[in-house]
Amino acid sequence: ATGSVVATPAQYDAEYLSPVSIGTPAQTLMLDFDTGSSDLWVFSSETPKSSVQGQTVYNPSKSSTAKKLSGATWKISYGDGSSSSGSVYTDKVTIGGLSVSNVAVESAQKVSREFTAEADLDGLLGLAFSSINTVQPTQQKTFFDMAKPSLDSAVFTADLKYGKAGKYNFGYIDDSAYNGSLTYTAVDSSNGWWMFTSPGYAVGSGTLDSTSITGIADTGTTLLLVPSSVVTTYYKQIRNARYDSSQAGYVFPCSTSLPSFTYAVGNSQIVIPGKYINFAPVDSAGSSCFGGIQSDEGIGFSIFGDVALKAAFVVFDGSQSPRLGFASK
Ligand SMILES: CN(C)c1ccc(C(=O)NN)cc1
Repeated sequence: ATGSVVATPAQYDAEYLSPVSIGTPAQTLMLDFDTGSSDLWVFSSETPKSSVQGQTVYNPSKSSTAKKLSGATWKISYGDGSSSSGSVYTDKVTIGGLSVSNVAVESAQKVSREFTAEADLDGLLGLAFSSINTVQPTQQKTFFDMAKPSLDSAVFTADLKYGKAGKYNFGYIDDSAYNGSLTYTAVDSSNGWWMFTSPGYAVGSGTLDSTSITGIADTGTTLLLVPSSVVTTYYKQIRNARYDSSQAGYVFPCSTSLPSFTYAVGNSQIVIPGKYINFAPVDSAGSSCFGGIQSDEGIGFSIFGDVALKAAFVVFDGSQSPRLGFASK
């Protein structure tokens, strides 16, 4: 089996949302596919009304295939401080024509204000390793792990794009979606993430600096978060860039033309065009813009978020020895 689903960017490519059908008859929600976490959770009929501001909710009592997972609970918090928690059902989940039964669908009984504020986001679909799923007392498998036995190939691919819809495919690699060849690199999944080491980087047309960057491929994080030494080197190339403590990040005039940022993957390189690194205006005046490359200070590893991933076609190979494949596009 295979599946293919569109990934539509929300405000300033802050996140990418994909339609997911849950239950019988189908209840279709827009979920943020997140390779940085492993819980499939949704706004639901159990979410306090005051916390639901525009989201579509899953109602298990209206699904003939929903079953309460008795005694199961979940609770998750994300890098940006947001969080959610609740109860658990199992139900049929269909993504882009790929149907899987008895998937753990985590029903939100609490969501933090950051989620309430995202009217277009109805939940998250975790695509990291099931070892970090938060359901207790019985940890649950991700949609991908549940789908794996049925898939033609134990892979999914992320093809996110700048300011327009991209795609997630399950079970196959669309060789027409990228240029040249895929370069595969080793994954350390011991912490539950798709963690890899980039052997170097370059700013603009500069030479490759062999400072390695170890981080996670995380479609659920918007920006590229790297060591402060790399951040400093990048913004040093931009005359009017400055660290804005009120924004807790580097900003620059929105009219600035930005240098590209290249990250190495094995012996090949992915070039992030400069325009991808102008993330969004920090004020309604639109005079100063927030950089798409910021520091990973204090996290302990880097995060290759959407700013980095949307410059590539990425294969998440979930075979016996997981690996990541990157190609330019
Ligand atoms: C508040 N929202 C929409 C979030 C979505 C995803 C994440 C995240 O760190 N994923 N790896 C955080 C927050």
